[in-house]
Amino acid sequence: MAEAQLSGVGVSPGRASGPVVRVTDSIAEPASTPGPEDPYAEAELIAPAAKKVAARLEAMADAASGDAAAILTTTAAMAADPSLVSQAEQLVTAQRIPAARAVYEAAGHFAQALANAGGYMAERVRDVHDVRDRIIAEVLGVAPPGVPELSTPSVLVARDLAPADTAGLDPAKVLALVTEEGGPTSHTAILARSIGIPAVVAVRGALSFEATALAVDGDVGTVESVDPSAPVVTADVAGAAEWNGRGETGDGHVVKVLANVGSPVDARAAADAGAEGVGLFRTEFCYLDADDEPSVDAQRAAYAAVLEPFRGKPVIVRSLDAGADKPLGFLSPEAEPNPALGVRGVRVAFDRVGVLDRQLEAIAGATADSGADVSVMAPMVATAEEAAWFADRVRAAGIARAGVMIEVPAAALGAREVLDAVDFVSVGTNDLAQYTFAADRQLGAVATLNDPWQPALLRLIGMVGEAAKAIGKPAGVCGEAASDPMLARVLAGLGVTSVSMNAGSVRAVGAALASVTLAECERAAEAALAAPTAVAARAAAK
Ligand SMILES: C=C(OP(=O)(O)O)C(=O)O
Ligand SMILES: [Mg+2]
Repeated sequence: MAEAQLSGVGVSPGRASGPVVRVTDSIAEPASTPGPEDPYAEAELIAPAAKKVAARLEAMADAASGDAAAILTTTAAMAADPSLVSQAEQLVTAQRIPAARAVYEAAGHFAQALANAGGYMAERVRDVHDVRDRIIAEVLGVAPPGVPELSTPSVLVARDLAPADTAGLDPAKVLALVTEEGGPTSHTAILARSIGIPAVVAVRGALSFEATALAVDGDVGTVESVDPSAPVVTADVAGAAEWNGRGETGDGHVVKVLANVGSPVDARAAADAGAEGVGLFRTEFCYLDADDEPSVDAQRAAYAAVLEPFRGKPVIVRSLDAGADKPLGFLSPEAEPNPALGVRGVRVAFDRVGVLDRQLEAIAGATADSGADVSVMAPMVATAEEAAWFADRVRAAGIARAGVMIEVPAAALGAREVLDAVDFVSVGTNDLAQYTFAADRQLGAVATLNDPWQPALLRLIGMVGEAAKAIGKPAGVCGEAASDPMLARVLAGLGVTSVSMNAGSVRAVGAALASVTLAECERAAEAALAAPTAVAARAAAK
């Protein structure tokens, strides 16, 4: 029986329910006061906590494979390291500080020593911090930070998740995602859709909502408390829409139906769903955890693994889109007050040309290895000069076609000049919405402004569609707007020549386009453009 309800923005469809697991943000630095009454008893808390953490990490290592298993084995060994425990114990008794603080300080000494050693050792500092936080959480009796190991299928509730956390989620264990922050185009939302679990973001009060089991409706955006003894409900997989696999309207106007991918698993799912190619390969998703720039050979192999299912088919590879919501360890900019407006996307490459050139070399190699028909595009381009600069580098690398994303309003307004400089463009509606509405795509409080049905956003896309038609070059849409079947028809009516989306939406979008004529798409587009609000645009298009 439902007892109470919260609402937010549904960003990944489906309904599921089950027990709740809350994701702890981070462990705050423990205070050094008040000192323990009995320092010897306090010191005895540390060894059993470290032992439990080591055992848990070992069990996780046993269940994992490949790199993940190796990393977990190393971290388990750190947790089991007797010198960390004895140093912390001595700090408690000598300085009369709480056990949690002593673990924090002892781990700090270890981390410093590793950092001083440099190279591979320095890369382990992050692992020491992870072990430290896990032991402190155990000592304090609170949940460890990050996504916990799930023993049964559960609904995850978090403030927000880092892209790397979401990428590592096991869809067999995570029934649904609920976050307090995030909007329809945040990476939590995109990744939830790509693994096919219901998600609701921008749910105020989700973390403090008292419920041991939740029902999540990713279609309408509600979260309600349910009877914890009720059976777990897994999201129903939407019935596969009937689609003949050709991206075109019912009267034969071609609108290619492509997929967004970030890994070999995504690429396989996209090919299985019948995608005609890839409209956006987010290469940065391969390196969310990397501290160092991967070698050309390593990049070549990683990209070829993603391209492999698309031999002979079109694939648009995007150069690294680092910064703001997708920080990459090896491309961190100086601290910036407004990272979304700072050095991100192609702007990183202006100062780090070598990184771009090495990536292009790897992409050219992966193209040869895979036989895919590869084009390359840049993210976050604002002007025609930037587009021309990028196209020159792509062509110098021997890659057939160069394009840019239109995700900054200036690039949409200058679409004609941008198109003059490149072979194609692709509209990134997620960022284009964020920059048009001055509404952070990661922030729950402004999520409704990032609704892709906002008429102002549609008008900008219409300008790009018209410029592309006039010059006779392709203009795709690869933002999340493309995954809404009704909106995909509007995009076709606005002159867009391809739509690219998560694998789960490919058939529904293909079928939606096939069931209408181009003239009907154009009428829907006109109606949506003339609407005063996003809600009215949706209704008018229908
Ligand atoms: C497709 C886009 O790129 P990303 O979501 O990776 O920023 C976009 O901004 O719409
Ligand atoms: Mg973008």
